[in-house]
Amino acid sequence: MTLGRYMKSSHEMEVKGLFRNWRSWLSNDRDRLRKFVGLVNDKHRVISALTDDELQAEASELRQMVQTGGRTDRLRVKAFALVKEAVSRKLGIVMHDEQIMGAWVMADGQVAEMKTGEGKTIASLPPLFWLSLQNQVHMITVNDYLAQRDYVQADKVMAVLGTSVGWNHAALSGLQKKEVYAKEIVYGTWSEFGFDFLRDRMEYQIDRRVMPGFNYAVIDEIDSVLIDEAKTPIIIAGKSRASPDLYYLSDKLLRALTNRDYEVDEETQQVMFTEAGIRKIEAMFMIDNLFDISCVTIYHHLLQCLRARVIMQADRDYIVDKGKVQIIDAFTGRIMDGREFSDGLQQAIEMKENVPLSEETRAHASITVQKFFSLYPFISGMTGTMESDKEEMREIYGLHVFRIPTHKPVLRKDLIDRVFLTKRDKYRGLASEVSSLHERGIPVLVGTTSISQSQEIYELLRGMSLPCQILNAKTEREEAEIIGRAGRRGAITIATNMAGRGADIHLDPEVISLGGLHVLGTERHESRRIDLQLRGRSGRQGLPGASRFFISLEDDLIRRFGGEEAETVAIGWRTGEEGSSDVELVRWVDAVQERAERHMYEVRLFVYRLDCVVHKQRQWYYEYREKLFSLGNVTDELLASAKYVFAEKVAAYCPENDVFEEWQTDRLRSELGWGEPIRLSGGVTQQDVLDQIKQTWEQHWFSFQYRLVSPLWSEEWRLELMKLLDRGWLEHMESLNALKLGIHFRALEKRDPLDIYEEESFVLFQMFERQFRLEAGGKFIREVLDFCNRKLRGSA
Ligand SMILES: Nc1ncnc2c1ncn2[C@@H]1O[C@H](COP(=O)(O)OP(=O)(O)OP(=O)(O)O)[C@@H](O)[C@H]1O
Repeated sequence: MTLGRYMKSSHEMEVKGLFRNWRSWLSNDRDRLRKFVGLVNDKHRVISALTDDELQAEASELRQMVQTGGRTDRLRVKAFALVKEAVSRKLGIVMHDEQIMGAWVMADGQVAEMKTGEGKTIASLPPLFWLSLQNQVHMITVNDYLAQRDYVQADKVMAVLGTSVGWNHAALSGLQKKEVYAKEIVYGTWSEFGFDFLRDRMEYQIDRRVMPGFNYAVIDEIDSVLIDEAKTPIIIAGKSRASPDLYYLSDKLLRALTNRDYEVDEETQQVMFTEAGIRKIEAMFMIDNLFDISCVTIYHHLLQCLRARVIMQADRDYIVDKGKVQIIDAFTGRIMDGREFSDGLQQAIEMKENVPLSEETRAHASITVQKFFSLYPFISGMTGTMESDKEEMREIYGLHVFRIPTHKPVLRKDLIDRVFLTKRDKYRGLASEVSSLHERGIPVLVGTTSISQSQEIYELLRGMSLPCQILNAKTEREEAEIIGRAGRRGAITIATNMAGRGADIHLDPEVISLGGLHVLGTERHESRRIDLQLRGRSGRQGLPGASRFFISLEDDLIRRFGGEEAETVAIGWRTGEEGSSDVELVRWVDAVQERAERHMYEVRLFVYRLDCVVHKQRQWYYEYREKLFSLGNVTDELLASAKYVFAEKVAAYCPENDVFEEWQTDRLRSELGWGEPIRLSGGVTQQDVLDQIKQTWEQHWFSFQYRLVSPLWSEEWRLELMKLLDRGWLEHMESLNALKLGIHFRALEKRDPLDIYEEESFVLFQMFERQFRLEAGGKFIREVLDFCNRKLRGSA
């Protein structure tokens, strides 16, 4: 157990080329793809004449060939043709050539970029089948709704080919999970797979683990999973009681503060107290210095309560439902089941919302999306809207994105934005557009950025006697019906980002002749991709449609990232309330959005780099834990720990640079529980003391081993070591977290915060490792010595 190989290594190196599986993408040009599509179609013509039984027999023969090493393009062509036929038989859909192209790219371990509505769900089936012939595949979706929907469809198709499909979700018991993980293809969200991985690592019995291992992952909406989720790691949390008094006091104090007592950095969404605020707090808590180490807890609670009050908004960041605060995912508009705000923010919000305080979470284990997917030797995926993040995919994940042409030309008209001075003008402009489209019978989808905004617009339109329906996290149960109605003549649907990936709006035939669905966005998102997702609800599968965004200079995006230019634009505003579609102005809005994207990218990179530092430590922890599992017995580990303790204690109480008369041998003996005297005489060295101890120790150990060491004894110690290790790791994670939270406030040191983090987390890790050794070794030594002392007494 040495740390040497986990010593610091530059995080820069980690950032590039995380995955090994991208091959020469240049060779994957369209001509090559078209050639394979032709071969698949030829094979398909032959296969389509087979009976269902013959189809299954072909599939099983193929499986055998692949499993005995055959992975040629010829076999892949056959696998694809079989899926094409199964899709046609079970779903009544003939796969387009473009879908086969996308499928081929995915089977190659790359990313297929296929426009929204092109039928990616079905395009993923051939690579899933092909890869499942070789080993288990995890199909990663962005949410549970899509996991379930796509699993049901895949199960129908794969049944024809004798391939088993499962759906992994939070409601399953350990036993049920094991059954699901026995399937050849498993659907689920990354966080569900991630939680299983973390939980498995924390088990004390190996047969309670559910996940068999990592082979292939195909990721739907790969940019959303790998990029949007990259800001927040998943955390397995244990519970500990929150300190309600401190939250209560902090919250009460904050009510007495004015906005001169704190500052909010709009761009980073960080909060801090001003000098005046700090003085007030110090007076109220009767403390001299809020930044003293003894006030860390108070300061932490105050900051979280301030964040809860000034940054976090109900019906945007969270909802309060039946006395519970639940997180809303900003990218999907959905409730994040089973997740809570961490580091006391959850409790601070509960205090603000006046609902019962939940137990505070203590992170037991956590992992970021980047590190999680680096566990798979192979990943590939698909996306509709990669545009802005291609670089990041290549930089961080080493994945190449291949654009697939659309099956039919895209007929949707993406109209130029209309920019307004105020939010009020914007809403008025939007309402009149909705009303005029509605009069012409054209269905409208209004995309909003939060639940509260969706409600505001709903009220506004209802006030104008326009019939409308609303889709947000609060109406999630009716999602399928709402989407089912959204493509009807004259329908008006107001939705949050829930009307993004997966919302497949079918149009009534008469609507097609009216020009299809019109999508109106009420605000640009921090990422262009999310806007494109919204636009992509219309103009699917070559149908007509239109989209337009309504922007105001009071929008969050402009306020946060528009800088001083936004004020200049507002001052020079010449257009009236009707809004402007001036090309220069819209270009400026584009530039503001790009600034936001860059900022978010930097945040993600920072989180990732911080995690790279911790990852080496986590690897050490997991590997050591695995080693404890796999050892025949743990005696050697215990003896090594005992040796470590002797060396540490002797060095502490018999320091080389002190004369031996100064040595504290009595303390040394009492700390070790050592019965025998330690002989000291002129010329004695530290090594002599150590040798004396070791010699006697070996005799004790010999008699203990002879009498007491058994498989059962070893098992008990295995469990004990794991528990000591886990407890130490938990404390270490908490120290790391505190270090991370404080890192932004270390700007005065004028050093890269990442370097500070790397250095200090390494010191913390050494402390954790040392502490573990001392505890384990100390306990073991005491057990042996106690036995020997009792035996001596007994024989005396
Ligand atoms: N070859 C095909 N022929 C006809 N319809 C198809 C075909 N492939 C898929 N579809 C249908 O097209 C619609 C869109 O499919 P799907 O939702 O998979 O698209 P998508 O590319 O994933 O879109 P988004 O990115 O917006 O979620 C679905 O109703 C699906 O059944």
